[in-house]
Amino acid sequence: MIDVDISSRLGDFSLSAKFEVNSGITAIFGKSGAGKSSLIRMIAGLSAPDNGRIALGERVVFDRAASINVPIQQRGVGMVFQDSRLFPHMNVERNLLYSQWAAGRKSAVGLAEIAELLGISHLLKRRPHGLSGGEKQRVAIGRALLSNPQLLVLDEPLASLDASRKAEILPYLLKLKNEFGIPMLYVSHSLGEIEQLADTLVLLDAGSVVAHGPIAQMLSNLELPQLASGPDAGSLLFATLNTYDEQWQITEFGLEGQVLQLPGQLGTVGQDARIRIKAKDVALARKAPEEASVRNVLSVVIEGITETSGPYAEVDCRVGEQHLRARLTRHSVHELQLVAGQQVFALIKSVALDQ
Ligand SMILES: Nc1ncnc2c1ncn2[C@@H]1O[C@H](COP(=O)(O)OP(=O)(O)OP(=O)(O)O)[C@@H](O)[C@H]1O
Repeated sequence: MIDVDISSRLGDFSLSAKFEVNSGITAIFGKSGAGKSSLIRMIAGLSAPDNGRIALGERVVFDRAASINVPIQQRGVGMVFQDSRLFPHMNVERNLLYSQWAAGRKSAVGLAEIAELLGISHLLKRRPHGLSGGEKQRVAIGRALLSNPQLLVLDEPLASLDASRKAEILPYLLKLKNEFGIPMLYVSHSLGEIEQLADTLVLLDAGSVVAHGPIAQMLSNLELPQLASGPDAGSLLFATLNTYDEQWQITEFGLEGQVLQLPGQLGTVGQDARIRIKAKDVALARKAPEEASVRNVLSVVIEGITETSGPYAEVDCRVGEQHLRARLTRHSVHELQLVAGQQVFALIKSVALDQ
């Protein structure tokens, strides 16, 4: 558990953050200048807030009233920055070992295991200048892990990478979460990254935490325009891989007693999956369509309809216990006479999947 209740002035900027999050990956999300880096610097111990308290698990690492300010080396926080900050004169192996030495404690997991997990075993004797951006970032993550941290803080670790390098690193971050169970604070501007990784989201705006909570709930909250508007806004649904049909090469996922079909072999039976569906890729129909090419049709119940000042309306639908959002024109909502409480069919045109 990370428990933060702090306030601080940085020049003309005021930062005020109060939230409690459990383990897993917590995304710190907000626009440029919202205060994300300032907040995590204070949690890591790189700077001290004017007031308040920070506890990491059972340990109070900062408490202004009690004059507690545990220095960074003793906070047990591993950090990864946008630029990998590797030592150029040391090879990868020595870079990795450095943090263990600097922290003065041995990691619970050995170098070989971490190198294997991050896919960098073959790079140990190389110097950083010959590595790709993605490889450097994996080494930086390994280095942070070898300090045996109780919390890993990643400040926009993928921001300097192109899309294909990003896609290369994301699975490693998921492996870290699943295999090490180490709590992570993950700062990012990118909603796409956060949707794939995070369990919890802390939303910062102009120096204040405006909301925090489980990721799917935050994304479906239409009162948070920072998350709910924009062309990529949508829903995150948790499903399980049911079967793979070899003949048609279609994978079927179970979602609240209904099914979604996606092309290709997308994992193993029983595996959990995150399904991301953009609101603009969902259409609604009063009757189940017949002879349509759209394969994914879910029976849903309309929870609420929010009309914007423009041509669109956001329709919040419930699928079992989960939420699916559709962005329709206000004209369609009017023509179909859609109202809250009504059972309708959601036609899903496109889906992104993360395991
Ligand atoms: N030491 C400081 N003195 C004065 N102002 C500061 C200081 N540190 C940060 N700020 C200001 O605080 C605000 C928040 O900065 P911060 O770097 O935390 O934002 P951010 O959300 O991480 O932004 P970005 O996504 O662009 O990295 C900015 O306006 C910045 O100029």
